[in-house]
Amino acid sequence: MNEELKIGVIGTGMIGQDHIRRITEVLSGARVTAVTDADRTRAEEVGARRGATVFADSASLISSDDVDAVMICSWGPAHIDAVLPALAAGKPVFVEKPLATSQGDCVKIIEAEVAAGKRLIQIGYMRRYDAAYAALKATIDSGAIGAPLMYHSAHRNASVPPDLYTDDMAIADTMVHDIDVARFLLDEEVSQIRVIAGRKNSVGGALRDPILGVMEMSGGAIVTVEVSVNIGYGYDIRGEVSGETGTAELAESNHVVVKSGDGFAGRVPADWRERFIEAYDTEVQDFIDNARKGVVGGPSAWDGYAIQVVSDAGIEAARSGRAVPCAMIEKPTLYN
Ligand SMILES: NC(=O)C1=CN([C@@H]2O[C@H](COP(=O)(O)OP(=O)(O)OC[C@H]3O[C@@H](n4cnc5c(N)ncnc54)[C@H](O)[C@@H]3O)[C@@H](O)[C@H]2O)C=CC1
Ligand SMILES: O=C1[C@@H](O)[C@H](O)[C@@H](O)[C@H](O)[C@H]1O
Repeated sequence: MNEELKIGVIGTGMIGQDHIRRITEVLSGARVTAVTDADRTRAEEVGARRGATVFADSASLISSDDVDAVMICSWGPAHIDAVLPALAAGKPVFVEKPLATSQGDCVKIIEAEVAAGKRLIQIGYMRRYDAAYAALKATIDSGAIGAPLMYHSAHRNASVPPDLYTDDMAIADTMVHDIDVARFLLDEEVSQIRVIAGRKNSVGGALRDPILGVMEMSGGAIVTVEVSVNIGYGYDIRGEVSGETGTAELAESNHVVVKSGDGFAGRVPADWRERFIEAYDTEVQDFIDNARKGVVGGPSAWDGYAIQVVSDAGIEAARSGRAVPCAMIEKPTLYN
């Protein structure tokens, strides 16, 4: 395709507006031609500011001739209602995480994509596009630290809205990124998970915070994930792989370290938009470049399904205090 890719965006909230900004101001090869949101006023405001046509609903946006590809940034439970019609229309879909909010819905999406006979879905698990995570994976794959034995992940948010954020969201909304990264780094599926919580952070009220997920991978490696969502000082993401002959960890992400009479210091990112700004740019540019060539790459519907299985098991494990196995359907060859 020589012309620019025409993208229709469903959901013009926080991340929808951020992706529209990057497509419009930062990236190349695409423009946002259409928007819709359950909050019509919000869609009108964004559409007017960005010169995009406002559609009444996702069905009319998806079927528009002015939309070559669909970007879904609505709330998780609404994703399936846009993903399935976009697949039926044969249009490439970028869907923010999660793919859907139940294993049954993820399977329906997988079946529809397999029936279409080619990959059409990329999920917004952007950490795979982050330069630091990519370097960590390259280090493991090079054999420099020997066989990976353990991966330790820490996912710390400055704060969460106390009236909206629940115990389950620490797994289904936050830990899902670490589950994705563990599978990506180690090239293994998760076979079981347990979740424990100790002393609570007094800032979070009744919230179980922090929690620790412990996952056994199919090849025997162990993964630990700390999720803390009220650390106050910023957005702090860590990852370290311990191998047979060495260790490798994510470096600090700030570009500058200041040394002065007070010691040495660097900025802690405020939130995920700051920490992963380049990763989001790279993932969306990849979606655009691929869609213009008629293909789709990046995290797949299979990844979305596998993460949902582990997320569901994690929620059950947190409630029961027991280790919960992660049983999955057979992987269709489309995703090999
Ligand atoms: N990859 C990442 O790091 C991040 C991903 N996300 C994901 O992005 C999605 C959106 O999150 P936010 O932008 O933070 O939420 P938000 O609440 O700021 O925006 C969501 C928007 O979707 C609209 N919406 C809800 N249902 C809809 C429907 N059926 N049709 C059309 N519009 C609908 C809402 O009115 C709202 O404007 C979520 O799935 C979330 O998990 C969010 C933050 C970071
Ligand atoms: O996806 C995201 C949010 O929805 C979630 O709430 C945060 O914990 C994550 O760090 C962010 O990347």
